[in-house]
Amino acid sequence: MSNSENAIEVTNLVKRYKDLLALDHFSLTVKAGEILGLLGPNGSGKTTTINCILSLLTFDKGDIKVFGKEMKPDSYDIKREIGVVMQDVAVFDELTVYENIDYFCGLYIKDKEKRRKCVEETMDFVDIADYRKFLPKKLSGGLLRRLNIACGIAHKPKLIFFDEPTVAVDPQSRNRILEGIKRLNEEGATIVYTSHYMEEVEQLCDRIVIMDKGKSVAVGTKEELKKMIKNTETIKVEVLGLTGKQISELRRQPHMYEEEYSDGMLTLRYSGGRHNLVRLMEFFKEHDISFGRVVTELPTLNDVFLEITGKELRD
Ligand SMILES: Nc1ncnc2c1ncn2[C@@H]1O[C@H](COP(=O)(O)OP(=O)(O)OP(=O)(O)O)[C@@H](O)[C@H]1O
Repeated sequence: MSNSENAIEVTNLVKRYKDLLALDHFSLTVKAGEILGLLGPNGSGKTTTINCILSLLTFDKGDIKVFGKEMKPDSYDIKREIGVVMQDVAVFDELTVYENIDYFCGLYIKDKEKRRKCVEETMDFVDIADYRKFLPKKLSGGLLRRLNIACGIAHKPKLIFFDEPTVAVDPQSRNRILEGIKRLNEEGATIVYTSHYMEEVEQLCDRIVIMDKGKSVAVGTKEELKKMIKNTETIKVEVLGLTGKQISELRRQPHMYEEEYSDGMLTLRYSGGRHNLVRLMEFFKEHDISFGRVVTELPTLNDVFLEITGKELRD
């Protein structure tokens, strides 16, 4: 059953590259109007998922619907409504900024006047109009990214895929890209955003799908994902020379379920409890232990990933 509220419905997708199982019964729903984040470590299957949805790759099993219709390689009516911005910049070196955007826009919009308007609006949107006559090789890295984005969105698609658009981008350009994506969404586009940077996904996305080894391991808003795990707080303290006895005493503190101590850094993970830090400070005082920097952290998406898969997102 298809639901018209959904921009994308992927069901039980299986994709093999020879012996490698890249997608293992992967399912995904993207609601119309949302920013959906696909978060997973390198090699978890994010790009493969996108390429299957776009019908650029064949797959072994499963079902893909876009805007309620089955997606096929010749679904040109659907493809016209889709924009794609990939990680690698893909523009023509011999065409100027304007000509590049015009070329990609021209794949979808034949009417010259309409196209001219789209290209102008897009150049304004990514703030590249001052460079319209420049060839790509004359652009800085940040501008080149903006050109790459412009080429993917100039035909005003309803559904836009951003596949790791901020890899190797300086922080200022990264923020501009994220702001631009938010604006596109506010103007009505549904966005699928893939990344292995959890901070970006937290900042940008309405809902998040966490992938690992071709599977969807958790789905929800960031608040929902964080409620799925037992961790509610992590405290890190720089402290030298703790004895084994002190550590086993610490282990008996209420709400604490895991401790690590290495290289002078004590990491304590708690589930519940409102005065964990105060209790810890009291312990240090009682035992006359001096300590350095203290940091307390609320759960992050990395903690969600860690608890579900047993490894760090950044592996
Ligand atoms: N054309 C291919 N031939 C063989 N194996 C492939 C091919 N493309 C991807 N893979 C493998 O499939 C798995 C999933 O790759 P994919 O690129 O989809 O992951 P990803 O999550 O997008 O990773 P990244 O963050 O590095 O882009 C990886 O193990 C990868 O090595």
